[in-house]
This record gives sequence, structure tokens and C-alpha cells, in this order.
Amino acid sequence: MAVAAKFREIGRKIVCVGRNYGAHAAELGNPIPEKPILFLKPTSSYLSEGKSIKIPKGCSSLHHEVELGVVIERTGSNIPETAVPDYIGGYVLALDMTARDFQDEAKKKGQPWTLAKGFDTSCPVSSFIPKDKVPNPQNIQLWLKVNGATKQDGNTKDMIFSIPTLVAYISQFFTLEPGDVILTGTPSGVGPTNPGDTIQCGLSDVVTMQFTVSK
Ligand SMILES: O=C([O-])CC(=O)C(=O)O
Ligand SMILES: [Mg+2]
Repeated sequence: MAVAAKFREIGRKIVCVGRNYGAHAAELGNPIPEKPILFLKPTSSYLSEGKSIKIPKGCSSLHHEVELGVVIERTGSNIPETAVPDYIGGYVLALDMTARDFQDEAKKKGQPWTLAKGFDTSCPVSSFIPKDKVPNPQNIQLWLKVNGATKQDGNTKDMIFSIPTLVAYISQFFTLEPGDVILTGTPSGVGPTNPGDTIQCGLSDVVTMQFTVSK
């Protein structure tokens, strides 16, 4: 049976970091984290360009969060910070689409963020960006416009925890595997999107992407 053969196969992961930019933590009234805040998205949430972001059933506040994604190319656990560059194959530009009303309710009740963060289409991504296209991932602009108006304009230099720190930390708990993606958190300026909106975003001018939002 196909499923019996597959059920323990190691799959790709999307590991997300929350509140990694002080200005974003502040805009939602959250404290600066003392260690990285982690959550997961299922790979069924991936969306590539040309398809539209679907507002999940019952959500009345779907927020955009533009983020730099790190793509892992080698298996590793307990990776020392100094060795992290050897484990990175490249990058993606990603949107951590968030059902903010679901997340607010979960936060109030002390429940997990899975629904708020992991629904179908919650992870729009660019095509793979080879690492030589991003010589300094810790100093690159991340921007996002909704219907042509700039909403997010940040720089990865403002991350609280750097990429090497994040990868080393995550690998103490999760074995990282080729194809895993780490979303490194969003800069400030998150906000709601509505059916019919067009979201454009970019990693400086290295890559840009565009998605529409639909019901
Ligand atoms: O939902 C949030 O505010 C946490 C998060 O994903 C981020 O900071 O990128
Ligand atoms: Mg995020």
C-alpha cells in the first residue's frame, strides 16, 4: 500500500520564527522574546505564483507578513553557529499569511497557532534563490505593497536573532533536512488584506512576487 510505505518517510518542514523584529513585536503589543519563538506550517500550505491566496473559512482579518525564508540543503542537528552557512542552500521570499483573528483568539485561550498559521495557501513562496544571489542575507530589504501602497519596508539587519543563531537553535530540537524552509520572521507593517487585493513583495530587487487574495 502506497501510504504504508510512506508514512514514516521524512518530510520537509516549514519552521517559522515569530516576533524576530522588535518593531513588529511592538506593533502587536507583544514583548521582545528572550529566545526564538517557533511554530510550524504544513507543506500543504505552500502556494506558488499564479494561484490566489484564499481567506480561510470564518476568518475576518487575514494579515500579510513578508519574510525571508532560508532553504536547508544538508541534514544536520546540533549545528554550531559557525557551520550554519554550510547547511544553507539558498533562500526564498515568503509570505507568512496569518488569520490574525484566529491567532488573537488562540493567544487569549492559550491555544496553539496551527489554524491561524497553517491553513491552505498560508505560505506563498517565490522560486528558489541560489545563495550567491544574496551575498549578505543579514542586510537586505524586505518590502510589501497592497494594491500599490507600501505597507512593509524592513531590513533583515533588524532581526533580533540572526540566521546562524536561528538555524543553530532550531537544529538542537529538530533535525534539519534538505528542502526544509525556515521563515525568519516579519518586519513591522503587517495588516489586513481583502478579497480582490493584490499583494506585491520583494527581497530588495533580487526577487519580486505577486499574489491576489480571494474568498
Ligand atoms: O504572528 C506573529 O506576529 C508572529 C510571526 O509570525 C512573526 O513575527 O513573523
Ligand atoms: Mg511570521
